[in-house]
Amino acid sequence: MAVTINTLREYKQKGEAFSALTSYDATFAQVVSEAGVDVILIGDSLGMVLQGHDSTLPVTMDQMIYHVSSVAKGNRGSLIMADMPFMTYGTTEAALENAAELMRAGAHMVKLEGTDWMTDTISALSERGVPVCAHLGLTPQFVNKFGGYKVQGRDEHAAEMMIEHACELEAAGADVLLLECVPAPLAARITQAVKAPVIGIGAGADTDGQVLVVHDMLGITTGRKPRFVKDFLADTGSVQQAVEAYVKAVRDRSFPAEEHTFKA
Ligand SMILES: Nc1nc(=O)c2c([nH]1)NC[C@@H]1CN(c3ccc(C(=O)N[C@@H](CCC(=O)O)C(=O)O)cc3)CN21
Ligand SMILES: CC(C)C(=O)C(=O)O
Ligand SMILES: [Mg+2]
Repeated sequence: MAVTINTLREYKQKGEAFSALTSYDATFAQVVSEAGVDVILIGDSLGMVLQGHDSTLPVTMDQMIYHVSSVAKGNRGSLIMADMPFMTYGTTEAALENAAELMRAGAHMVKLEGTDWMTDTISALSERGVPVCAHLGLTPQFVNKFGGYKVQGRDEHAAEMMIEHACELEAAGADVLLLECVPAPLAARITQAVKAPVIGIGAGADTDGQVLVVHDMLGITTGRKPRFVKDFLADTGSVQQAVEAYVKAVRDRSFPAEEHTFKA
């Protein structure tokens, strides 16, 4: 049975953790979906992982469309989520046009980075049939505003703001939330505060789902390895087995462990 947003809602209701991984091509999409990963993310991380840039900002719509259509061909029933690249949703009009292109290429949902400024855009997408994931916390498209890839929501004011923004984005129509690099207690509070399924990366074990960049969980991170990364290939013999081990570890909540988590 193909995974839909209803499947993710059921997981949240039952308290069962679900898994997500990035894929950028048909072969990885097939391996990942056949291993039982619920959500495949075509992340704009491809700008760093595939293209070698030091940020996600140079990624274009044409490149995303190419990778989404490749992933769609390899997919065997996972939910396909596609990142909207930097400044392709700066206005609602642009967001509608660009989201439509990603959906035509095979995405089932789009992901946007931001806070309360994008509530109207999310409502417009949602009302027109485009499911949206709102990405909060360390939003890599804001790296130049953050001055680096830094944990977000560390002080009480920033934490309160993030909870407020999460609730506003859900009210605007976001079907899924994604929290990146936030202290685990804050991620737990947000996960409880919203009905929408919450996916975490570097957000502790209490979110409804987990996501990683597939290269990272296969141990081929170049440069500095973020704290939230675990190499699942190290203890297994193949890419297939590594992905299966990840699915199982997320399901039984043995991943992420303390060592992968930001406390405060
Ligand atoms: N390979 C890869 N994996 C990713 O998870 C990823 C990408 N690329 N590219 C796009 C963004 C960038 N991401 C990053 C990059 C670095 C850190 C990092 O170095 N974090 C520090 C936290 C520093 C602090 O304490 O504030 C860490 O120790 O993990 C986190 C997320 C996540 N995304
Ligand atoms: C790291 C995940 C959440 C992402 O947005 C990406 O791969 O681009
Ligand atoms: Mg991204």
